[in-house]
Amino acid sequence: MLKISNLSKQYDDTVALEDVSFEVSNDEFVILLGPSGAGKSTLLRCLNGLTTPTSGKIAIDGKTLHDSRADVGMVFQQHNLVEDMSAFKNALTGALHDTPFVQSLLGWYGEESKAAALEALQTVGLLEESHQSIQSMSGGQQQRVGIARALVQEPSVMLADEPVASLDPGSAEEVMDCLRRASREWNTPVIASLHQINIAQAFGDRFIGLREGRVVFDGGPSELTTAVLDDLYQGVTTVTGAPSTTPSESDRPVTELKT
Ligand SMILES: Nc1ncnc2c1ncn2[C@@H]1O[C@H](COP(=O)(O)OP(=O)(O)OP(=O)(O)O)[C@@H](O)[C@H]1O
Repeated sequence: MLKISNLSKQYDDTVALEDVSFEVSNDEFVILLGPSGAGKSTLLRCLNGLTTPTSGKIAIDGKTLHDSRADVGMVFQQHNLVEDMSAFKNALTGALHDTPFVQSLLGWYGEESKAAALEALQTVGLLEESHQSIQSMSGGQQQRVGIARALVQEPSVMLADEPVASLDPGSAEEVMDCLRRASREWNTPVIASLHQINIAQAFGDRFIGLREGRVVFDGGPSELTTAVLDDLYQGVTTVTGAPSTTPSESDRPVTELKT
């Protein structure tokens, strides 16, 4: 269980987060929603230790998060994978924290780490492509290898900042499905920020709406109504609906945000 208590972050005159509190259970996939500048990235940065909160606490199973760097698995928008290495070897680098330095330089990983890498590639649906090089994979597949690498790290919490921002709708849905499976099959809380509301609605277990640094909504898919979204994105028109399942439909824009 991840517990965020009274988290605040101030940058000079800007209050980026104000008194944010919520809990996430281990098999939950939570999506952060909110307009630009609402504080989503700041919250994720506080969770992954890149930003120090002004006040508040973050704990996992009662222990302060960030006791170890391996506590947090991060899925990056730009993958950060080694292009000329296979999907398997990239996933394996998630086990670096568990591998003595010299052994990792020589590429010697334990059998347990190798099994974890294969299991993670299975979770993201890329077991058969495990020996394919990253550079020969699509953007969506690369993002899924990034998720597998984060899983091999066996993190206490997995975070993803705009994980599907640069993907076509079909690939975006596959990546979101992998994140949801990661939380369920690896019993890890997953928190992602997203601008595509219809994709969020189709895959999230729960949604936390931020506006001006405060939590203004916390609920499940059935509670995330048009009225809630209108209130959350004040002054911004949103187009919602289930994501497409056919290739032709999937070409349409998934979310339209008009300021
Ligand atoms: N390093 C920083 N220095 C000063 N102000 C910052 C810094 N990082 C974020 N902010 C401010 O904090 C507020 C929250 O920003 P944040 O990036 O967390 O919002 P966001 O919801 O992630 O927005 P977006 O959806 O556009 O990424 C904004 O007003 C932003 O200008």
